[in-house]
Amino acid sequence: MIFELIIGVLCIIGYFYIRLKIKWNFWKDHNVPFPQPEFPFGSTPMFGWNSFKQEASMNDLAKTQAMALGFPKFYGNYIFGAPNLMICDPEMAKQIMVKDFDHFVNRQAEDFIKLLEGGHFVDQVWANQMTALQGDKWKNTRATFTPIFTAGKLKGMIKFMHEVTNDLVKSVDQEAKTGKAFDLKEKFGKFSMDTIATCAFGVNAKSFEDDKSTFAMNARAVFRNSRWDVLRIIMALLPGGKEFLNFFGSPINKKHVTLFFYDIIRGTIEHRMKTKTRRNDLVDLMIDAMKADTPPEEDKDTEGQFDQDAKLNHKVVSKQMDEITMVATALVILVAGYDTTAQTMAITSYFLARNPDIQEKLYQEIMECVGEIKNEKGHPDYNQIQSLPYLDMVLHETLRINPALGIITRVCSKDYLIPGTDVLLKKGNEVHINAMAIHNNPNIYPDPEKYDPERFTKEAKANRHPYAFLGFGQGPRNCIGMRFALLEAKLGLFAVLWKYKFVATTETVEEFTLDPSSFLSAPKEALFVKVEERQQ
Ligand code: HEM
Repeated sequence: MIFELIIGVLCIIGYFYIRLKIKWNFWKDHNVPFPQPEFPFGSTPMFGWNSFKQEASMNDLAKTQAMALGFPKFYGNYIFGAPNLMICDPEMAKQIMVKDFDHFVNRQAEDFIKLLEGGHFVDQVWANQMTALQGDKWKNTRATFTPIFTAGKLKGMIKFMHEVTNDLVKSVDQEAKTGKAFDLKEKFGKFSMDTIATCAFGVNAKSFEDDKSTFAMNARAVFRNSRWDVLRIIMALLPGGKEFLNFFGSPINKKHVTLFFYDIIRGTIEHRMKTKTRRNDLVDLMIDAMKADTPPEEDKDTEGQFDQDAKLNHKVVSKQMDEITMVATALVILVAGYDTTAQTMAITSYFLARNPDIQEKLYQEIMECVGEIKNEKGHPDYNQIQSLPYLDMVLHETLRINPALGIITRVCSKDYLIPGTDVLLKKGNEVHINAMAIHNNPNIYPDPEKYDPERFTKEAKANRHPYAFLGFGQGPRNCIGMRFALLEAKLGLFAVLWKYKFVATTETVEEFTLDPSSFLSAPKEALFVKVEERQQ
């Protein structure tokens, strides 16, 4: 209690300290639109006050801010006193994410990463995650690990995904037999968890057998921020705050959850190296990737603009990594891959239940493919699953309406004059690409609230700016796991939709709202539907 009281007092001091730092007129002086200031952190409801109040999700705020300002190309707000640019225009997004990438290699503010580095051991693990790494260290890590997600490597991993689809279908079959509605978020959470656990760590997380498996409970805890979690972050940003927390043995990040995964990952890596056993899963591929003599593999699936723009011209200096970087990289696969994929699958299935005509069209496509499957278990191979355009369109439309990350951040690492303006961003200023604004702009996507996969036909995409879709980010710092995620989601949905139909019931919400306590875009309500077995 006393501890919390001291933190409360420090936060009040910090509030006034931050207020003094805010350069209130920065955007006004540059004639850049900005939302009305909101108590207490200036006009920046994204982090700070709103995260603490937990009233609206970041995606909702990003969307409503851009709507209120009439979808400008860009607008400004403030983050802890520093001007932050919000980009709502695809061409400007391309400028930042690709053309001027040199100025925007980093995702998080240097000050924040410095807070994590050199502090509590748990915070050092988080500072070494690919999502957080900076500059050359990030380039080295990214270039070293990119080859583990090539089409060739994914083909080798597909058998593990097939095993988990068997468990998923068994579980869906039980739901069909009871005829009761069940929560899609829970079902696909288990699927995603078990897929990552087996592909990345060689662990059977047994989520379908045991609802409360320790692995699952800990993985879920990574994504849920209590007020105390937010308070620690705010506290750490204040002068002396980190030292205060560390003095009491408290890291800024979640301690028990981090240590749980750290132990699993380190144990697996040690075991593999000692016993020289191989599964060809992500852990093995990571160990391979770090061997100096591994020749770079040519990836034939990278002709599209997305992949071209993602190319990172960087010569890896040394592949030798310390233990923390290795474990942190494995941990990020779980952190970045679990909830994102689970939510995408759950929301897709919800939309299919709500739109029976779309589900029917997808079913027809799947049934055509089923006729070509040769193995008796009915598992599509890599090429078969990739040859289903409508399934791909459906997933992309889900991510348009509900991108897992509605705001994609970059930090300016050298001064940058925004093209066509007199706005000079200084080193350390943040830039947020407002994917929610771009995805909901009626001039780009007419009738944006409507779920309509036809927006992602080849022709429709060719008629739009390529950066009008930001579901997986763009440029050299885009989502490294995109192909893994799409493969997993397609296999899971294929396996279920072939035999069962998602049906909305009275328990199915008309619309879902987003959970403000999750930094990812996740429905707050349960997504209840029932399944009916199809007559084959
Ligand atoms: C549907 C599922 C997924 C979605 C929607 C998604 C989306 C994203 C987005 C929007 C970013 C930021 C990109 C940017 O800043 O330009 C990102 C980064 C990242 N994602 Fe994913 N992701 C998904 C699944 C996965 C999976 C399965 C993995 C790992 C196997 C993964 C690993 C990562 C990593 C490591 C980064 C940081 C990359 C870097 O900083 O270099 N993601 N993801």
